Amino acid sequence: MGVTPKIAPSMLSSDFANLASEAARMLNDGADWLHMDIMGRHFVPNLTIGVPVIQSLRKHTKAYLDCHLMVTNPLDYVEPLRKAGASGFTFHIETSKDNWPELVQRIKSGGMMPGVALRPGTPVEEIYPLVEAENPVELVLVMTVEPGFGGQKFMPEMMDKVRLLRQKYPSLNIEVDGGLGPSTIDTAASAGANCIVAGSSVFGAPEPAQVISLLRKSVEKAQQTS
Ligand SMILES: O=C(CO)[C@@H](O)[C@H](O)COP(=O)(O)O
Ligand SMILES: [Fe+2]
Repeated sequence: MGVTPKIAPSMLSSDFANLASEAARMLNDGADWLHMDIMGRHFVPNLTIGVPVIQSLRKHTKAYLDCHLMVTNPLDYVEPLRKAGASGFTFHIETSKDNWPELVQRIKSGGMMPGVALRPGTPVEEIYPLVEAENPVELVLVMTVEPGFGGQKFMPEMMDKVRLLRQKYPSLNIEVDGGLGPSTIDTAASAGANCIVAGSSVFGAPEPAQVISLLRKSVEKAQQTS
């Protein structure tokens, strides 16, 4: 498999009042990416952070900011997030069935990595055209909980989607998000996920560095045996 493991702590579980130092702590503990959950109350029943927070954090770190857009109108956020310093821009297919080609093109033109996410109830076949397009997405985020909140239970039945994607697209970045931690990582890694988002399991651990290292080792081991 030609894809690199990426461990992305979800900053949703961090102390928002100390975001810059929480980000520095995660990077020091071995994180590759920082996962930023941008939620608006229409697509999900929660309200979290937006463009000003990304802009503020960017002043304190050069890290890859992996932005997960849980908003109904992601196109409106491409230019503001580019200016704010986002690195990855992952939108939900459920919000963008009609305009994803324009969205992907604008994300790429803005120098960000385009990704597409799907809710647990969305069939994986819906995102094949986005991966096979002339101007494709470079990451697929398979939600392993209903989007909206951290700290939920991992849905192992979502691994069929990950397996299908990995069989079909050996070099695609496949991200899993929701309920990942020491007890669920082997299931996700052996199905073929290489980008791992983890919030409560990392921030809730006495030694986050140990959890990050365990997540990475599980992905590396699965890649060696596949
Ligand atoms: O996008 C989401 C939730 O909608 C996630 O990124 C969560 O923030 C992950 O948190 P844990 O399940 O790992 O606690
Ligand atoms: Fe997320």
